[in-house]
Amino acid sequence: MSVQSEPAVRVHGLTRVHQADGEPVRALAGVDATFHRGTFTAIMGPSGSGKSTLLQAAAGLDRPTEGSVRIGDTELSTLSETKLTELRRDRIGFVFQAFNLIGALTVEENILLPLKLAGVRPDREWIATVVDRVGLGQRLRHRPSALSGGQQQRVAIARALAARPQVIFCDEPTGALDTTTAAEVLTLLRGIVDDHGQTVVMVTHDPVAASYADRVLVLADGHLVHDMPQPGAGRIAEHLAALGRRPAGAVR
Ligand SMILES: Nc1ncnc2c1ncn2[C@@H]1O[C@H](COP(=O)(O)OP(=O)(O)OP(=O)(O)O)[C@@H](O)[C@H]1O
Repeated sequence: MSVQSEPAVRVHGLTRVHQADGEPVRALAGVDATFHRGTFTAIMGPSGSGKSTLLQAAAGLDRPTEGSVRIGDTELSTLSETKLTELRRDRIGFVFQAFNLIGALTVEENILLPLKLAGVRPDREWIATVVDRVGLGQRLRHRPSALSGGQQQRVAIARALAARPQVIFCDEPTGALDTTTAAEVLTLLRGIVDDHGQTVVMVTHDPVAASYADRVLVLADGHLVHDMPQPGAGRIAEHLAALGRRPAGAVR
């Protein structure tokens, strides 16, 4: 089996009902999706369509109301909170819109922090590869406040990669960046998929950001309404615009 045909993450029948002021809100209504190893997927859809809820459930940050999530061969619903925390730590990387770096620590300390907290000895060769890849070799002793937004996001990506996770989940990783800097960060994500066989799943509102992915999933009202090979930013924007014009209740 080639690396790309192996599932890194599978969600099946994924349903999540939140309670808001005592009223149920169905954020996800039975989503099925498989994310193969060595692929880059963008998750898109209108505001409130369930993108972040899908990402959080797939990453084991939130437990679904119904349905299953598998990371590799591990079914998350069978895990205790402790085991789930270990799985997130060892097998999953996260990158958020707000870089979430620790201001009092240097770049290097930020990158190594998750390993340190886990009591895991860093693989120095891999860390050197990661630092080189994100282009921050000259900035390791700097504090995050001395870096640009794009550089800070690159530190966050290096931190996410440090434990060599099976999958990296990104929630609007370029949402706080200008166009040029966003392109650098997206090129970096593309590179870690192509050159290191990483798996990246990224929520984004931006059709240009999604055009760096191999595949685009589109959610609407908690349903998966499109699952397509990445068709280019123009076509992605057309699909999103068409969603705004579809009749109420239609899911395709
Ligand atoms: N903790 C929560 N409590 C109650 N309702 C929630 C909660 N989290 C999400 N929701 C609701 O679930 C639905 C899906 O939210 P979600 O944040 O997944 O959408 P999204 O597509 O990521 O939106 P956005 O693009 O605006 O970030 C929305 O109606 C939202 O209000």
